[in-house]
Amino acid sequence: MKIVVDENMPYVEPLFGALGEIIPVNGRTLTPEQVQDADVLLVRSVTRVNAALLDANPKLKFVGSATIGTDHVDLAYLAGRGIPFSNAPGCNATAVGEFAFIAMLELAARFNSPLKGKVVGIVGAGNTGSATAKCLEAYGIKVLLNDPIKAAEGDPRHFVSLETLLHQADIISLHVPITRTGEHKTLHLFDEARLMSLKPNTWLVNCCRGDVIDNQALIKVKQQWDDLKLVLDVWEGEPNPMPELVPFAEFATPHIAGYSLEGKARGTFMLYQKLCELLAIPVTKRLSELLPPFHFKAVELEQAPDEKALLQLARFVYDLRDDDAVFRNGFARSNGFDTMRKNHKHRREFSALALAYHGQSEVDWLSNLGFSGVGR
Ligand SMILES: NC(=O)C1=CN([C@@H]2O[C@H](COP(=O)(O)OP(=O)(O)OC[C@H]3O[C@@H](n4cnc5c(N)ncnc54)[C@H](O)[C@@H]3O)[C@@H](O)[C@H]2O)C=CC1
Ligand SMILES: O=C(O)C(=O)[C@H](O)COP(=O)(O)O
Repeated sequence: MKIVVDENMPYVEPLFGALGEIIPVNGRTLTPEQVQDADVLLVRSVTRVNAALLDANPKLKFVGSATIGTDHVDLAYLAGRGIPFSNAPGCNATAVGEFAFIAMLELAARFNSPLKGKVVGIVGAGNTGSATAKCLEAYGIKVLLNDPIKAAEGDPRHFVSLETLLHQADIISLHVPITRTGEHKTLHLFDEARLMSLKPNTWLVNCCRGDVIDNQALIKVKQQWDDLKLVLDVWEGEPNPMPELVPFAEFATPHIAGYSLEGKARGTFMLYQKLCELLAIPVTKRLSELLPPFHFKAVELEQAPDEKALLQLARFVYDLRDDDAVFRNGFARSNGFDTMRKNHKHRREFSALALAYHGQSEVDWLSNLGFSGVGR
């Protein structure tokens, strides 16, 4: 069995090695010739999976994408040909949630304007939006959710309209898929008019898809309103973000919000499980076997952390400033965006860091935030 795999997908060898011959490829430049005799194709978000890529392959048995988003895959085409497809819903939701939360803590520290006491509006209350809300609520932050689709489906959580959210939230975090048609389309959901309607001093975090914000309009608005603070992980026109936009972002990263080691491992593992199911063979590997130990065994807390100490703890796990510095240095280089993604040193999730403390009940919220081993 030939398994053609994006070379940026970790843990392929230990999971799929016994199932067939693994052929690593560059996902961005993958050609129909490279995939024409594949039995299995495993991709990430940068590969357009469609008729142009696959028409020449008569034997494909499975396509997997180790991602949450499926906007790069022509699902109707695969269904029409009867080729089973699976993505990895939720695989990197914790990574995205922690990324957005850490970005807010970083902004708070940079502008000496505490996160505690602010109201955060989350647009899109699925896996990544909910993971962001979980972190914020663990820390005692009021969260407003906007998701008209979930609301209509009868999700029991309390939802507000987008207008209410824009009016009441101090921070807005975007967590919607990119959709280009329909009543709830998200393409340029944040267009010039909506950006202009943001409250003074709003912080806007985008780690879903670049074109949910009209990036040209964002430049225009930022030229007028310096008090709007931006965290941008995703960009219109990836892998070539608009160079004028980058200096306007407080934190700028190359679409790596979901790049935790755990998230990547979960993504590959979910595809392994799916292929085993399709081939009717037992799942013999375990996700926990894949992850290396974290370089800090435990951190001992003298007292329950205040916001500054919480940021220090978060930086033990992931220092967003590092990725931001690398991005500013490298995004404009030829192939810079993809090179940064390929070479990204995948961070860990909060759960990798154990915290030790005498007074358990005072720090229960740190367990809710995701840290492990809190208390002793
Ligand atoms: N930067 C990164 O590294 C990553 C980016 N993503 C992106 O984030 C997106 C969201 O991921 P998940 O939360 O896991 O997806 P999800 O499917 O679990 O949740 C998306 C939510 O958005 C809601 N929604 C759709 N249109 C909406 C609208 N117009 N207004 C408000 N809500 C709307 C849906 O009802 C759904 O509940 C993915 O589709 C992907 O594009 C996902 C993972 C990593
Ligand atoms: O899961 C998604 O959706 C994402 O946006 C991924 O985190 C993007 O990562 P790659 O698949 O492009 O490595």
